[in-house]
Amino acid sequence: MLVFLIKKTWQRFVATALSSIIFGIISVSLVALINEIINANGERQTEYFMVFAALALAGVVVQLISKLVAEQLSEHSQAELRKLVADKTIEAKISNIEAQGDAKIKSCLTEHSLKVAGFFMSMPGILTNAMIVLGAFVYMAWLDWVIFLFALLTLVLGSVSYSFANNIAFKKIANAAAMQDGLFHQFDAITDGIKELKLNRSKRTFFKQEVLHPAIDALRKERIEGVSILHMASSWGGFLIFTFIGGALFFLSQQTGEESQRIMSGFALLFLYMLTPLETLLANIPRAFAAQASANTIKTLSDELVNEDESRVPALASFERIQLQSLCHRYYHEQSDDIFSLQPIDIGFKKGELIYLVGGNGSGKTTFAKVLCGLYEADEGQIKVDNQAITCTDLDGYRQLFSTVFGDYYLFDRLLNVPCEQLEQKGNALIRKLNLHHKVSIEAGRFTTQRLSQGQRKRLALVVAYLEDRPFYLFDEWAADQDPVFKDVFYRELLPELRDKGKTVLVITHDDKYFALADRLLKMENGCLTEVTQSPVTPIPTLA
Ligand SMILES: Nc1ncnc2c1ncn2[C@@H]1O[C@H](COP(=O)(O)OP(=O)(O)OP(=O)(O)O)[C@@H](O)[C@H]1O
Repeated sequence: MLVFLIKKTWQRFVATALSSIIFGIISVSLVALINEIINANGERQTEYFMVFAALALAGVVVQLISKLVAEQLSEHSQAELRKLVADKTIEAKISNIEAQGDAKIKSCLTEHSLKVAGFFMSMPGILTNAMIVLGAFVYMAWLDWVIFLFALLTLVLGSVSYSFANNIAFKKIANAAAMQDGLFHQFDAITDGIKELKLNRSKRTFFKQEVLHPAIDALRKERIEGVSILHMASSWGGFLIFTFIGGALFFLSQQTGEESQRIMSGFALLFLYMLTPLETLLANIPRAFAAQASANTIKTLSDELVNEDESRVPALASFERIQLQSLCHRYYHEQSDDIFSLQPIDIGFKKGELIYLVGGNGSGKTTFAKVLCGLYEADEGQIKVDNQAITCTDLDGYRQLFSTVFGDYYLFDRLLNVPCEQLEQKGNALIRKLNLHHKVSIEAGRFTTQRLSQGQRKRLALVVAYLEDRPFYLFDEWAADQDPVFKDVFYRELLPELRDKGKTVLVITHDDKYFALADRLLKMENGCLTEVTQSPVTPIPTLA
């Protein structure tokens, strides 16, 4: 995932890395220069001062550049990650998205991408300080190779203990990242379930104390444990540094002469200057690990979201007959280890038919509708449009035949059609026809409000579906939220109008009063679809 991001933002990445490294080199050169100035004589000192001034100025400029570019790098990488997750989700199979769950997807879009971006933000600090420490080591080797070897030994010891601690800490941090996805699910429950929580005090208390708080606390505990291990390792590193400094100073104090004085002051300066960069480096390690855990989570999600093979097939625009042959679809319920299955379905739909589909709750009506319109891929059997079999690569093109309003429809705040004045006029005329004009209209492609009642929102969803002007309309219990007068308008006027325009309309309904208005009546029972030949209601009641 980090490689993907680096590829996407490589110019900024290189600029950040280079400017941070150059700033590190300048910083450590300044320290070496200070030591040389202290120990140099008159003329040479002036020369050094000039170099010092030039380096200091360059340092300020380069540091500013590295910070500015790092900020851009961080924002760009976060934007790239969000686009990646969002696009992958939109392009994935719907069953695949449902299996992942929206909490995990939201968590990747927000917190995980923020953590990865945070790492890029801290990159200048990490690289600059790494360069300072590296430069300090080089200067150390130049001043006294024995102390340099001693420093190297300390570094190896520190690294070994650090990697041991990291292994334990990383598992905890990765575990915390997974727990966070579950927590997002509970955050959704706070807003989505607020009515239920407000109306029932004991439920509210139980939710807070037994569900939400334990989930928050479990995540806190895991994160604290993981990060504490890293901080302990960091303190151990600090201890090693001080041991090294003490040992080096003791070793130097045993030596005499003018040269040893220069070396001693050089080391004193180095140690002082190195401490903060070393500490910053160590402190940044937990953040880097959290970023890596988040990057892994995003990678796992994007790998699991299988892209639909759309292959940019042309959209189907019309049909004479859609034939389903031995079509099957199954849901496996992991928790209860049972399967819901649509029995092999053989049925055909002609252009310009009005079909009602009835059946009990959970009998499989919605599932059938989703397989019919290509949202779910059939596990067995096939769909034929005018005798042409639809393969999985044709599915996206096939779906373009349908316009739907399912029970869990989503109403976007705008039309999402290519902006066009005629379309807006047509939409506003439909809004008037559906008696919504006193509440809402379409302006510049957007609905003026979405603050509508359930029934009104559903009417607006119907407007959106009408504007798509597709050959096959599918309504899943659309009329359930409508008042009796509008129900009548829907069944007696709107549906027959659609049929008369040559549209095929499949209506999932429980409104038996209107069954006789359908051309065909289908019944779903336990996943088994049958055609009801005899019309159950006669005669057709007339509109009052
Ligand atoms: N996304 C899903 N994942 C797994 N199982 C599901 C899913 N959606 C529905 N089911 C299962 O499939 C069965 C049929 O559900 P479906 O929604 O098709 O019924 P329905 O006839 O439309 O019911 P209703 O009249 O209540 O809307 C149910 O037993 C349900 O548990």
